Amino acid sequence: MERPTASGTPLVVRGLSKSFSGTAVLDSVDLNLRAGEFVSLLGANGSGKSTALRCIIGLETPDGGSIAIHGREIGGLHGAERARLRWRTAMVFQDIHLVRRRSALDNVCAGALGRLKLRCSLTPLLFPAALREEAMECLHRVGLADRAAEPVGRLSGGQQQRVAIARALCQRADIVLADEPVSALDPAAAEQVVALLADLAREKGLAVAAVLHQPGLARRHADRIVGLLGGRVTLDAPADQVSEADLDALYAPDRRISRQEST
Ligand SMILES: Nc1ncnc2c1ncn2[C@@H]1O[C@H](COP(=O)(O)OP(=O)(O)OP(=O)(O)O)[C@@H](O)[C@H]1O
Repeated sequence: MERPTASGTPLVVRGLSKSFSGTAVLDSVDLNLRAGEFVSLLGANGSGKSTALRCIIGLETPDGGSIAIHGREIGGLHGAERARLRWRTAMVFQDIHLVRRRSALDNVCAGALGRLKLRCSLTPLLFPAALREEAMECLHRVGLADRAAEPVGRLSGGQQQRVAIARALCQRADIVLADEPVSALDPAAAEQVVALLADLAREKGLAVAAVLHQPGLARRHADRIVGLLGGRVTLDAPADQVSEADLDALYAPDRRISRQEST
């Protein structure tokens, strides 16, 4: 089995498979995420994109295959060691998962709960000053330092998604997986959030993968596009080399077949 060659490939997924009620949803999916790389996952509804990310983050248990984080296969680890490695991966969701009544700063601090001493994590009042400073820096990086004290529920959808990204930074995750992070955002906010994910990959050396339903955004911002069709990876190419025909094959394979047949 292929192993990551160096710290340059923090995530190596091989032969990932998953079925629900006997129906295969992922069929031997391979995925590498390199440090400093922004990958967009594309594919039609139901092609398995979310399930792949959920298996990687540990929200679903795969039926087969391997997931190696920084060269260590997660399936072979247990207890604190497994948890430590898991914390290096953060997930940003479409439906954001922030505590709306809490301030942006408190929400960002929550990214650090996994490494705080228990007594410091019981209430935001006990968060250490150093953590608040780090969270402020994360908010600053996503352009929201001036909204730090505001309850998250008062921020726009795009701003809330940027708070969720700041929380992933405060978690000190070096693998960031985003599942349709911009599906609920208007085009300008979507562009801003996807550009932010791409910038963070390059500037901080994070390995970032985002499920997108906008091929245009993927081509403008991603380094690489990975396409899923019926639970299989059928496309894995540099974003600037992905053609309209490649996208047709991903989203409308039946149309492409009939087009080929008619020519
Ligand atoms: N917990 C589950 N139980 C049963 N079936 C599931 C479960 N989760 C996902 N599925 C099924 O697996 C298939 C793939 O779902 P998944 O959400 O991974 O696709 P997707 O590519 O992310 O789709 P979308 O673009 O619509 O979000 C779908 O047919 C879905 O109904």
